[in-house]
Order: sequence, then C-alpha cells, then structure tokens
Amino acid sequence: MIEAGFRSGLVTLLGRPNVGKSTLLNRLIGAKISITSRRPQTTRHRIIGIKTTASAQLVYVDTPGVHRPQGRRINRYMSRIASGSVEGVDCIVLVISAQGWRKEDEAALALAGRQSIPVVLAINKIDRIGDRRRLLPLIAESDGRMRFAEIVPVSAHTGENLDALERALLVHLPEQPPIYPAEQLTDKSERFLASELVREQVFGAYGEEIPYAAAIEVTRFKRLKGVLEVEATIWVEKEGQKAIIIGRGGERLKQVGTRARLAMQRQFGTKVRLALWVKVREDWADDARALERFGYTEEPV
Ligand SMILES: Nc1nc2c(ncn2[C@@H]2O[C@H](COP(=O)(O)OP(=O)(O)OP(=O)(O)O)[C@@H](O)[C@H]2O)c(=O)[nH]1
Repeated sequence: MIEAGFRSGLVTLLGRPNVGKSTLLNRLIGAKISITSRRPQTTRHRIIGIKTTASAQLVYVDTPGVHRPQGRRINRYMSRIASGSVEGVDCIVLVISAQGWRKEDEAALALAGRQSIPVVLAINKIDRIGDRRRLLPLIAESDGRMRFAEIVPVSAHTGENLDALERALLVHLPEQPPIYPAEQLTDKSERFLASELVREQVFGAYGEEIPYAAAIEVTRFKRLKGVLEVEATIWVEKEGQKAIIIGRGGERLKQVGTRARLAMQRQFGTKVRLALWVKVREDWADDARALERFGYTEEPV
C-alpha cells in the first residue's frame, strides 16, 4: 500500500573526483552499490542507488567526478555521464570536502549552477574536523558561492547527519508513486557489480597509472548449486602493465583475486570461485569499440 502524499524522485550526487560521492551513496542506501577508493576518478559509470521508505523513494544517481576531460575517450565518456546526470532530476547534491573549497570543485559548482533545479550542498568528511566551529566560516563562504537550497555538513564515513541531508532532499521530490519496486536497491546487475569489485581491488592494489589503464570484462557469471562461478579479464594497455599486475610468480594477481573473491562472497552471500586473466589491448581507453565491449556504453537519462 502506498501512503497518501508519497514522494519519489531523482537526486544526483555531483562533485569533483574523490570528495566521497560513492561512499555517500553506499551510506545513504545502507549497502555497497558503488565502489570507492583513495584515488580520484574511481567511478566511471552512472550508478543508481534506491532508498524506499513507507513515505518516500529517493533515487540517488552517483556520477563520475566532474573533471576537465583530458584527451582520452574514456575521460570524455565519464565527463559526459557526469554532466548528463544533472538533467531531468529533481534535485542535485553538490558534494565538497570539509577541508574547504578547491579549484577542482568549480567545474561541478558551475554545472550545478547552470541547472534550474534545487542544489543542496553537502559538506562531507566532517569527521576529519576536530572542532566543528571550524565549519562556520566554510558554511558562510559556501553561502556566497551560490544560492543553495540548504547546506548540510555530513560524514559519509560515519553516517553523521545523513538524516538531515535526506530531509533536505525529500522536500524537493514531487508527490508521486515510487519509480522502482520497493525492494530494488540499484539499476545495476550482479555481473556488473562483480566487475566493479575486481576493479576496486585493482585501484587498491596498484599505484601510478595502473588503475587508470585497467578495464574489467566479466566473461562468465554463473550461479551453480551453492557456488557462484566468475571469470574475468583485467585488460590493460601495455605489456609492462600486465607484468606489474601479475607480479613476480603471479603473487600480486593472486592477492587481488583473493580479495575480489572475498568481496564478492560478502556482496552476493554465496561461495564464489573466481578466475582472473590479464590481457593487453593497446589504447583501449581511446578506442570506441573496446569501450563498448567493456561496458562504457551508457547514455545519461
Ligand atoms: N574521513 C572521511 N573519508 C571519506 C568520507 N567520505 C569518503 N571518504 C574517503 O574519500 C575517498 C574517496 O571516496 P569516494 O567515495 O571513492 O569518492 P568519489 O567522490 O566517489 O570519487 P570519484 O570516483 O573519484 O568521483 C575514499 O578514500 C573514502 O574512504 C568521509 O566522510 N570521511
């Protein structure tokens, strides 16, 4: 039964790379939907997280960090997804860090400001600020940057003040029935999530250019009795990168595989058998056909 006055709508999480959008999405939904890492530009897709209560359904849209697209096709793709994700939504959450405004925040601020929809500013990572009074000048400064519908300090890490953020968003949603079934948490498949869980481990395990040179292709995803069988290829751009991923005697790849398998077991609640390969496809990040094959095909709604 849908309550009278039920509200539902789309809320885009926008911000520069690494401010904590995906961490925020996962906290708001209470489940791991979008992968996170210490490195910028982890999110490459538009990922929807759905939260349904008795009186409302908030459909959050996680986006790649807004950054100046460098020449590569994958970066242009990510930028297109981010900028397209502010269209046709009911509200935008612009996420910045409690450490203050940075030059890199400005592209996201400008993008949010160009829309004629309410923008709520979430000042994230407040757990890092010992004395909360230090937030007051940042709030005052933010107020001068744009006419925000509301400014809400939060911590995606601890969950602090997320109820206030939700309340600030709900008022901007139209009264209408839910968009998605109440039990649905995301628009992405388990197969997609499996590829992301491998990518998350690659982001965590290797430095420098390796995470950005890697794309994951899941070639088998089969639930058998009591076990989920997953096979995936880590595509890189150069032979040298392949050697680094594999490591001496295959040790590093083995470690990545173990971690990804355990993450999948937690995620899917079943025993997982995972086989990983590493292959080279030169310049895949700039190759339209390779991007399509690796799943970079979404169009913003
Ligand atoms: N201390 C603290 N760290 C946080 C918080 N939110 C996110 N982080 C950390 O910030 C880093 C980036 O988080 P992500 O959620 O991947 O950031 P993102 O904005 O989605 O990044 P992109 O994919 O680059 O757009 C990770 O190391 C997170 O653990 C927070 O509230 N407090």
